[in-house]
Amino acid sequence: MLNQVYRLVAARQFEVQTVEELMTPTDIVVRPTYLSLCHADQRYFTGNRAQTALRKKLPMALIHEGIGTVVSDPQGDFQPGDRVAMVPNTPTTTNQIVKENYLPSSKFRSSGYDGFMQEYVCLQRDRVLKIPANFNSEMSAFLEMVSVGVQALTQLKQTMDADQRVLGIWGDGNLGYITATLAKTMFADSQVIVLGRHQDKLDYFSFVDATYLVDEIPADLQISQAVECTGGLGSEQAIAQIIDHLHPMGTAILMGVSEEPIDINTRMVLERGLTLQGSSRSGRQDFKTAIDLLSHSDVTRERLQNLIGVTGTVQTLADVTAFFEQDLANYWGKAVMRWAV
Ligand SMILES: NC(=O)C1=CN([C@@H]2O[C@H](COP(=O)(O)OP(=O)(O)OC[C@H]3O[C@@H](n4cnc5c(N)ncnc54)[C@H](OP(=O)(O)O)[C@@H]3O)[C@@H](O)[C@H]2O)C=CC1
Ligand SMILES: O=C(CO)[C@H](O)[C@H](O)COP(=O)(O)O
Ligand SMILES: [Zn+2]
Repeated sequence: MLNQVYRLVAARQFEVQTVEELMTPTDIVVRPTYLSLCHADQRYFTGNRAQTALRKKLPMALIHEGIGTVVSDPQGDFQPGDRVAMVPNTPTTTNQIVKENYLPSSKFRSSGYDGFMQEYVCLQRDRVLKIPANFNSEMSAFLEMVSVGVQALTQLKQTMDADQRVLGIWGDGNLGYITATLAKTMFADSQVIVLGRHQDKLDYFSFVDATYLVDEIPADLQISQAVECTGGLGSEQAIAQIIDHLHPMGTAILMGVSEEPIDINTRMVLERGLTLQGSSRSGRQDFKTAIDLLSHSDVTRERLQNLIGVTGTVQTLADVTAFFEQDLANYWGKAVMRWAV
């Protein structure tokens, strides 16, 4: 099958390329409909990655958050027109111990492999999940980020000690908001506290138990477990504060991506017996858990809908470039484009 793939060829420059798709007889073809932007895409769009990474990965179609409608399923499990979530991680092997999203052999879309900015996306059949009819499409477009939050909180549950009293989430942006929303159901008995840099962003977290500006944290605040959702150099300050406020033997899940290595006060990590655990991306099971969790909780879906920020329809590559620029200037929420290119 010939396909039109919309690839980033250099910073702020997209090009359409025609590609011969090598499909297996069981692959499912999906027409993307709503695509959501991630920080990782913006780092490629703006060229804010090391030259070696850009040389290795471009040209490449961006976007790893999105939904679409099924065009064809050779096995008939899905009907044409079914609305589905697309899982961007594509494993090439299985492993008894290592999860699919941590296997170096897995291919992750929009990080070295073509993302969803395509006319049609051809997916292995276990990379497609049906979206319930009562899910809003724009919210569903960022289900991948919700699945990333599920992965992080699942890892936290597996690693942490028995103290669940107070969960501290550093970061008042998209990932912090999604993680806090999920924490209210996945850690229903815990006090959820969000720590951020902007009061007007923290105001959106009205459903959590407390919020603090990071320069006004009470010295005696004690956190049982922590999640870092900041990124960039902000991660360094956040991890330093987590180390200061985390209870002895607590666990911190780290999710923010930093382009440059950052300093961590390991002396205090040792002294307090802390566990720092990385969490990156997600797999099919996290998508499934996310969809199940949202199906059973109207309030969680409604809270996530409040994260829809910039929206618009894109029909040309000029529209796509303008949409990425609009997102860069946006202060709050996820940018979701209706894909009509
Ligand atoms: N591990 C994974 O799988 C994933 C990781 N990410 C990464 O997570 C990070 C956050 O993404 P996203 O939420 O979309 O980004 P946002 O920019 O929406 O949110 C980050 C927020 O954290 C604030 N912040 C910065 N430093 C601190 C700090 N020390 N303490 C508290 N808050 C702080 C920022 O403020 P200000 O703007 O003023 O700096 C900003 O408001 C990015 O690095 C992204 O790449 C995203 C998706 C998946
Ligand atoms: O956003 C993410 C997952 O949703 C990851 O942070 C992203 O995949 C990291 O990729 P890269 O190494 O290309 O920056
Ligand atoms: Zn992402």
